[in-house]
Amino acid sequence: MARRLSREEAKRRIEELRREIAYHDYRYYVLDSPVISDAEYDRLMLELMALEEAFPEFITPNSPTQRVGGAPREGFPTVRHLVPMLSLANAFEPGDLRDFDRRVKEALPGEKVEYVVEPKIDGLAVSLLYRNGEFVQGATRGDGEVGEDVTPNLRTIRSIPLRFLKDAPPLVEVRGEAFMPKEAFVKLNERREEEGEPPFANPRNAAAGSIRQLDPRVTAGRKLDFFAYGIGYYEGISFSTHWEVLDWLAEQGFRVNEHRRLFSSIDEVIDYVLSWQNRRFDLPYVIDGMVVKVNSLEQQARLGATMKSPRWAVAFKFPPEEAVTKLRRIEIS
Ligand SMILES: NC(=O)c1cnc(OC2CCCC2)nc1N
Repeated sequence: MARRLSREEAKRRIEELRREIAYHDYRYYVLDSPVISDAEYDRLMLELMALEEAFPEFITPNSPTQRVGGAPREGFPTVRHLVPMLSLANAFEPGDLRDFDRRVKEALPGEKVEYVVEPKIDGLAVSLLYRNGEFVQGATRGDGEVGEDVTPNLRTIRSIPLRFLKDAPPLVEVRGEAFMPKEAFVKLNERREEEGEPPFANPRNAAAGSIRQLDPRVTAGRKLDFFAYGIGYYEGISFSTHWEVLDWLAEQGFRVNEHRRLFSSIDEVIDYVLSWQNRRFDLPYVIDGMVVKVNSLEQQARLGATMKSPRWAVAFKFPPEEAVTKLRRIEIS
C-alpha cells in the first residue's frame, strides 16, 4: 500500500501520471505503436483514479480519467469560431484543377507555387481550441462562423490529445475531421441491427450522429478517430507554409494523414489525385476526394477567400461508387 502522500506530493504525482498517460495515448491511438503493455497502462490509470478520488480538488475536465464522459447536458451551447471555418469549392475533373492552377498563377504573376495534396476524409469537420497546450473547447463547423460546443464528446476521441506534447502557444484553433473507420462502422451497424436500431447510411453520418448528440458516454462507445489538417486562429507562433503546420501538428501529438504530398506543378498534383481514385477503397477510412492547397501561407493570404471558400484550395471529388459488400470495398455514396 503506497504510503499516504501529502497534498503537494499527490498534486505532483497526479501531474506526472497525466503526462505519462497522455504520452501513452499518443503512442497507442495516434502512432498505433504502444511502448508499454495494456496492463501497465491500466495500472497508471488506476493510480491516477485513486489519487483523484483521494484528492478530488485536483480533478480537472482535461484529466485522462474524464475521457469516458459524464452525464449529458441539456443542449448544445454555441461557439463562435475565432477564424471562420471555410468550405471548399469542388473540382470534378483534371481540367477543373488546371483552371484552379491558372487562377492561382494569374493572381500571383511570376511566382513559384507549391501545392499540398491531402486525402479528403469523409467525416465531420471540427475545431479544437487549445489554451497553453490544453484542450479546452471543441466545436462543430456549424455555419462556418458559429458551431455547436461538443467538447465532452470530442474529449472521448483518444487520438485527440488532451494536451500538446511540446511547448505550446497561448491559443490555437486546430482544425480537422472526426471520422469513423470502416471497420468500426460495420461493427456498429451489426450491433444496431441486433438491437433493432436503424443502421447508419455511411461512416460520415455515423460520425456526425455520434458527436452531435448530448451523451458523451454514447460517443465514447463509437470508436471515432481524428485527422488534423490545419489551424484556424493562432498566436505566439509563426509558420510560413501549410506543410510546416502539418509537421507541427504531428509533433504536438495529432494524427496527420500519412498520404499528404508536396508538389511544385499541377501536373504532379493531377497524377497523384487520379492515382487515388481507385486505391482509396483499400484505406481503412472513407475519403470522398483529395484536397489541393497552396502551400505558402503568405500566398494563401494574398489569394484570400470568396464569401464561403478559399481561393487557395479546392476539393477534387471522386465519383461515388455503388455500395459493394466486402469491407475493403465499402464505399457509400
Ligand atoms: N475533409 C478533409 O480531409 C479536409 C477538409 N478541409 C481541408 O482544408 C480546408 C479547410 C478550410 C480551407 C481548406 N483539408 C482537408 N484535408
